[in-house]
Amino acid sequence: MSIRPRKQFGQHWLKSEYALDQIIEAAELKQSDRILEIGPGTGILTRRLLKTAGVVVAVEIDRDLCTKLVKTFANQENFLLLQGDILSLDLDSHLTSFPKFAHPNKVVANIPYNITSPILEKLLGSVAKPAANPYCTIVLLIQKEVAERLVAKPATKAYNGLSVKTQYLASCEWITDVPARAFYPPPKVDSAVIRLRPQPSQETVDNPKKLENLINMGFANRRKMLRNNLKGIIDGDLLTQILEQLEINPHCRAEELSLEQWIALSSAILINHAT
Ligand SMILES: C[S@@+](CC[C@H](N)C(=O)[O-])C[C@H]1O[C@@H](n2cnc3c(N)ncnc32)[C@H](O)[C@@H]1O
Repeated sequence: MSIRPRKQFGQHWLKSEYALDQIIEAAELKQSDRILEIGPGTGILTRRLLKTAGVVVAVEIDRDLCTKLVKTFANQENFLLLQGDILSLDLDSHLTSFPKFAHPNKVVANIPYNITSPILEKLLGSVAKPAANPYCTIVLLIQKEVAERLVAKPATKAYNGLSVKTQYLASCEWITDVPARAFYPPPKVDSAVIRLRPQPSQETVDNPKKLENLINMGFANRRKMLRNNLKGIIDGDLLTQILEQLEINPHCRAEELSLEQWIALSSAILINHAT
């Protein structure tokens, strides 16, 4: 590989054809698709995307890579490269000057692992404020441990606050494992491809901000019972009563509650219950 990877930007070049095939297949690309790729790197995934999708907008932070990418894809009319930080870049306003690339409908990317959570929040929004115009499909290659959390079921080791909050915002599917040896240089951990399909939650939520606070507080200390983690906002006896009404074990821990139970609990705890 001619371009030396930079650690500061989480650069690990994907070299597995199998992983690339899986990413492309999971994205279910069509000619009408407008793709956002985060971190095109040397362009290995970009090349595949350009073959099948309508247009590709790529955001790359590394100036030297951008210089190379511009040369590599000089003749591609369906490719737009933006140099910048995906976390701070205002994509919509940049794309107003390039109507052909405006409003990407899918995200497909092998992202830098150190900024996975902020990227997820940028793409999905938060429980309190979901993204206004969500992407229809998001296919990401991420650290395996995080991928496990995104798809985790209640009462399993991987299930945590990130699981509940992400599953509230999107359906999360496991696509495939990607071992560390599939990259150059190999990262210290294994990876996985996941597919997210953002969706409005099925349940009606009276106050999403309250739900988000409840999940954050509930998972604050994993070893404590939910009742103890929520002491700061609701009296223990009252919470026990509410949990019993919802047919939830009053001695449960946060990781035992399903998304539907978190939503039911949030609705049952009135603001004026707070101590
Ligand atoms: C794991 S590499 C993937 C590169 C390439 N897509 C591949 O699959 O081989 C992550 C890429 O994201 C870029 N990157 C890192 N931080 C970024 C940020 N904040 N905004 C945009 N790109 C970023 C890196 O420079 C690198 O090209």
